[in-house]
Amino acid sequence: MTAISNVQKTKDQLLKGVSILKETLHQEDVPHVFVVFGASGDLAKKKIYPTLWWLFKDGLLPKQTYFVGYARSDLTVEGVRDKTTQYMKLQDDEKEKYEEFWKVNWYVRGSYTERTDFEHLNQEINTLPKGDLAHRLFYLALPPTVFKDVSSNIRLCCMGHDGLEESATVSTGSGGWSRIIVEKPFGRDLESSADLSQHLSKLFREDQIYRIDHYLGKEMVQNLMVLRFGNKMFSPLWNRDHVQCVVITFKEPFGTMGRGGYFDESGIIRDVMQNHLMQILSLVAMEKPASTSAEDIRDEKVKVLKCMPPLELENVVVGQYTGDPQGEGDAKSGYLDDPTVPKGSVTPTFASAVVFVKTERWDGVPFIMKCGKALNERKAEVRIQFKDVPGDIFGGQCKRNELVIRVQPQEAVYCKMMVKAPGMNINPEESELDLSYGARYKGVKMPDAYERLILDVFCGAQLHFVRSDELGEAWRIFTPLLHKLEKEKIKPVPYKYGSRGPQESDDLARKFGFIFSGTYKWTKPQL
Ligand SMILES: NC(=O)C1=CN([C@@H]2O[C@H](COP(=O)(O)OP(=O)(O)OC[C@H]3O[C@@H](n4cnc5c(N)ncnc54)[C@H](OP(=O)(O)O)[C@@H]3O)[C@@H](O)[C@H]2O)C=CC1
Ligand SMILES: O=C1O[C@H](COP(=O)(O)O)[C@@H](O)[C@H](O)[C@H]1O
Repeated sequence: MTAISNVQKTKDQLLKGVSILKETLHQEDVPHVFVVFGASGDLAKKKIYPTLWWLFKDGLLPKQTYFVGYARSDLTVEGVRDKTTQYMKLQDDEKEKYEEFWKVNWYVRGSYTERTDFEHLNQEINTLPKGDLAHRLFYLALPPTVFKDVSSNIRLCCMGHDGLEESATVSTGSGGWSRIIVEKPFGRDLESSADLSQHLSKLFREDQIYRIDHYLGKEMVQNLMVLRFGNKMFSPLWNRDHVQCVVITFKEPFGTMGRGGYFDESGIIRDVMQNHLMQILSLVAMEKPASTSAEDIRDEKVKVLKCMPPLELENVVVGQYTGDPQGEGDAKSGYLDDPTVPKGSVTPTFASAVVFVKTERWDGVPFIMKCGKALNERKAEVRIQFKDVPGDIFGGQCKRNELVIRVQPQEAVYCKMMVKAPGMNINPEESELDLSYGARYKGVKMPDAYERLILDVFCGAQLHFVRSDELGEAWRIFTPLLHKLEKEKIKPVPYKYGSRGPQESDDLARKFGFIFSGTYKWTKPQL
């Protein structure tokens, strides 16, 4: 089959998948109401409204879907529109559709604490066409300080007709279901997260709660399941007999950029490692689930986490960026130069940590997680480094194989391997099997993570959301370390803005068996 017909086939499959989805969602004559709490805020403006628009314009949402923004600010729909339009990536030929989108938008002003304001919101929803019967989706794009008040008030005043007892995934026909979407942070540690989980579980059933970790909406994170369990060739190698170590990396080339005050409350471990990187780790390490159902997969992920002892400080390096006097713009300023960051803060902007999964498959294999801000590049990847070939006959010329799953940018799966250097010799040379998505799936639209996840909530698909027991286990692993760092005010190692992070991080990876040879050179194929 030619590359072009392959691409066509993939497009056809995608379209088929999307149309099945649309059919399911369009079958019912019940409207859907999507409420954005915190409609005036940054997340709503940059992510949630643009995502709703993209889903709307692609015709992926049920026909009768209404959007209601809710916040304390004295705004109107026009005001929300003015704030969000710059993030909508609007095309010239979409203007008419864009007007249609805003015609199905409403805005309600109210507090997050007063029950009467939520009663008013409920009345407004009820005045929408068949609003009293509508399925209701509540997105909490809000700071954690108001999570509890808002969720209690939703439960008291704004639920659809199905109540708590009936299944939220099956429409009763006489009234709508309700689903609540919660953004991280889900607590600060094991105790506060358990407190929040307990609070939510008193108000909603687990199948009504959608905890977003947007990394679970990324193409290559979702791909891990298929790569691992849809290929025979990887499964015999995916264990402690063959894998030297697994490195899971997140890097951003910019600092906290005036948002340091907010970031300082959490630090990079809570911001990225405890959630995004741990989710990736559990998908890499889990056993094959009994099926692709959400519960079977999440059961396996929880089992992995349960087999991980709490993180030890001796297996961790924390760092904080300093300005680069030679750098340009923001790069000149360090974390502590941000006026919103408390003086002398010891909050890490970089962390690398080695954890172990004590299962028969992985015992002794280091999982090295690295994440940081103000580094040399934007990158998120999983790197599986295999062991050396035993019984070497090439005089030490062979480098370790690596399987790299690049999550972003430019999604790719590549396997670094040795081949005979082409020509009149038998010398081994480093090369690769390279699946670059940009080349293989040219022209295929890769949906944004939030698009996939919000559509999943409409469909009632829980697979790519975090279950409460997963969350508890992840906090169990990180809480002792976080408390120690904070109690003892452990000083992070300084690293320069735009660098690869502290040298100590490379030393840690080396200590646990990762080898960087520095000899591999990739030649980008000519497309
Ligand atoms: N399909 C595609 O698009 C493909 C692209 N490539 C590209 O080729 C380039 C090289 O490939 P790559 O697999 O990264 O190979 P490298 O061998 O160059 O790098 C391997 C790893 O070593 C780490 N590293 C880099 N410098 C050091 C150091 N001084 N000490 C210790 N560790 C270090 C990097 O980690 P860290 O993240 O910490 O810097 C990286 O994870 C990349 O840009 C890659 O994206 C390669 C193959 C296919
Ligand atoms: O959750 C977060 O993720 C973003 C990075 O997301 P990406 O999709 O752009 O990779 C990060 O900047 C932010 O600090 C963190 O809270």
